[in-house]
Amino acid sequence: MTDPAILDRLAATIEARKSADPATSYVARLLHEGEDKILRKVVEEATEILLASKDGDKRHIARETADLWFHCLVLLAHHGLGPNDVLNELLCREGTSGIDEKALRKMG
Ligand SMILES: N=c1c2ncn([C@@H]3O[C@H](COP(=O)(O)OP(=O)(O)OP(=O)(O)O)[C@@H](O)[C@H]3O)c2ncn1[C@@H]1O[C@H](COP(=O)(O)O)[C@@H](O)[C@H]1O
Repeated sequence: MTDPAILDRLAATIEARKSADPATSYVARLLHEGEDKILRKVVEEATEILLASKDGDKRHIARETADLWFHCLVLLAHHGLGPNDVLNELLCREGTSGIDEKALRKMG
């Protein structure tokens, strides 16, 4: 059973971890270590998706994508952003073909 509200709940947990103890919270530790550490984790998780994809193991791909989404949420929180900022961006793009968008960009 899927529950799209998990993104909002997770974002709220991450926000709350801004004042938590890095000794007891992974998110608090990441936020405490700062942007470079969070960025390293995002890149690391993206690489792990690459390996999972090449393995072709669907469960593994889903797990690594969850790791990437989670670390992206931490990065967004670091910048004072949340999942709704990304979802709104996707909503704005809905129905616009990437090919059309690229052509419009080239026209200036
Ligand atoms: N969704 C996640 C989640 N996904 C992945 N991870 C952690 O992300 C880490 C990434 O995996 P790695 O193998 O790269 O970990 P690692 O080598 O130990 O990491 P580093 O030493 O490089 O930092 C692991 O420690 C995972 O447990 C997560 N940690 C927390 N959450 C959520 O965040 C909430 C708050 O977590 P805490 O702040 O720890 O309470 C949790 O209740 C969960 O809902």
